[in-house]
Amino acid sequence: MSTTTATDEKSRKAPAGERVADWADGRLGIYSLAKANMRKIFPDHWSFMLGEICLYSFIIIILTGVYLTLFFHPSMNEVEYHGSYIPMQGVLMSEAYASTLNISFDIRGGLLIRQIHHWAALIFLAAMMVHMMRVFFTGAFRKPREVNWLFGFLLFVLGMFTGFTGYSLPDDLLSGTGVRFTQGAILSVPIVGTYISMFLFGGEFPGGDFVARFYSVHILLLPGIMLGLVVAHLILVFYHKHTQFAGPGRTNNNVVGMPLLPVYMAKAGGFFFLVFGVISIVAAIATINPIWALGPYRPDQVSTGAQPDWYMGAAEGLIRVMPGWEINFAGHTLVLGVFIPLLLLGVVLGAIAVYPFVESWVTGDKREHHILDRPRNAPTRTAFGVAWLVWYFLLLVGGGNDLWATHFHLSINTITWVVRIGFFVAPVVTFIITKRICIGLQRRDAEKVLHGRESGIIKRLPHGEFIEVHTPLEQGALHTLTAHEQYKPAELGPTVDENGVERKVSPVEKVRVKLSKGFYGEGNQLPKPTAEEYQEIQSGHGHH
Ligand code: HEM
Ligand code: HEM
Repeated sequence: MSTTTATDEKSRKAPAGERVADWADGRLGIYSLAKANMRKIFPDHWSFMLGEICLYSFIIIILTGVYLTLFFHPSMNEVEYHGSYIPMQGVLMSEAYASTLNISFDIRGGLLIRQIHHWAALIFLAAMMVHMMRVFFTGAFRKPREVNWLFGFLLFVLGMFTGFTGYSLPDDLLSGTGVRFTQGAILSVPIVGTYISMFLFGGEFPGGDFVARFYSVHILLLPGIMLGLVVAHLILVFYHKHTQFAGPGRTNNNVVGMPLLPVYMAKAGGFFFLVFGVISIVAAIATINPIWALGPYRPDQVSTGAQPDWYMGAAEGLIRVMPGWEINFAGHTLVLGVFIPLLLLGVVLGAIAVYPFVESWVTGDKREHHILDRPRNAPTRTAFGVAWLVWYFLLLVGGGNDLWATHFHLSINTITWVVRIGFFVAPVVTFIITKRICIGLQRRDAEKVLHGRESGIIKRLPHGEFIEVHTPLEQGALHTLTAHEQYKPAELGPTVDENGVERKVSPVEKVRVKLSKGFYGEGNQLPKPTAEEYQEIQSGHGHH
């Protein structure tokens, strides 16, 4: 038996790295935390990168935003400009506008950082939208991820408003026009509109306060809430584990993929720099928001071709294409032409938020789902999504009706009318077409499963008939194409019980059954090939 002395311990000193790790572990308990999580498995699919693009562009926004705060003056005090941009010499403007000109022309790297901040914001919201579409079309919002969908939804809405408050800060003619537009929308709210406007702007518009107020909201309040939500969102992704597409060996109870460390950490690190690089290149070569070309804001002027950033375009479109209705009610003017679009925006956003809950109510599906749907296998959901997207992009066109008119030499009234009619017609038409395409794709899948892939090789049989040789699918592909579940629509059930007593069916239940038929009833999904059909064809009958 040997005894260990303190001197022995010292002579067998662990390497420095291990000692630092031990020190930290003793105080923070990171070893067990890391051990439990660092080998966590993540499945692989290109579309899972979209969430990462959201994350990285958000980080880039924060980094560049901090730099901007060092030089931006959130004040509406009037100053005379004497910076290096000659055409504005001596012009009276707010300090906010003057400092943004300084950031652009006199601060080292200022213009590039401003451009990166703005481009990253545009890309951040676009990435969120596409990420949301990925989650929607694959059914990744189903139980247990409904709350995470809500967190994501909040991030999207807050992102829109953070962007709006951001591009309103420089106090140039364009941003001032946007703020004026928003104030008009606030004023249209019956009873409280005027009060809210007075409260927000500290009196009559524009007043002398709004830049300072928007500034705190923009750099502190909204990004603070968003940061908390992003952390919660990622914790939930971790906790629920990531969903995966169907494939050999993948079940609702396992995750097949690569470990977080080292594989995903390395990939994620690289991808961050790729996103940063691409945004920087775009920011370096494509001018965004050249405030010096627009001039300072003056409430009596409007710049031509005034456009909000793209994510506010649909809201603007709603108001632009709405007829300018105005009624007088009990001595008060109600500006329905603005208020109705505002309500509609709220309803549409609300519908996105609650969609996961509505779908699970309609389908009566309360189980957990970790295997993703292929969009074609959920035709009604897919059709809803596409109809919404078409409607959204149509409104974007409405929001830029003047630009479309000048760029394509069209009449602005024609565009407005096309958007008005399309507003009602386009979603219905796209819904029907998308559903049919999905069913067509299901039919093609079934065809492939039963008869194999068309090989392009044409053979002539001894009796003269020409046939195309089909190559049977390998087992993995067969599994992938047939793994999806097929649901039965909800039934009303007997309306009379065994004793002949009539059961009252509530109108809500009737609606649910109707909707459920819309999701899974006849004509909404194609029965997938059964094992027997496959056996029969493979055993020779009808096999080419
Ligand atoms: C700041 C914005 C956001 C960030 C940083 C973010 C980040 C992420 C990341 C990194 C993932 C895992 C990888 C992936 O599936 O792409 C993820 C998953 C998810 N995100 Fe987001 N996201 C954001 C916004 C949204 C939005 C707007 C929605 C929907 C309204 C949403 C809903 C979800 C859901 C439900 C999952 C789980 C998906 C699954 O397991 O398949 N997220 N998010
Ligand atoms: C989701 C988060 C954010 C979005 C979408 C966003 C978006 C924007 C946009 C579009 C602008 C106008 C840029 C321009 O002049 O063309 C802006 C300005 C600004 N942002 Fe942000 N921002 C975000 C977060 C932040 C944060 C966290 C900070 C600071 C810590 C910040 C600081 C600023 C400052 C100081 C300005 C005014 C300077 C300027 O206009 O160049 N932003 N922001």
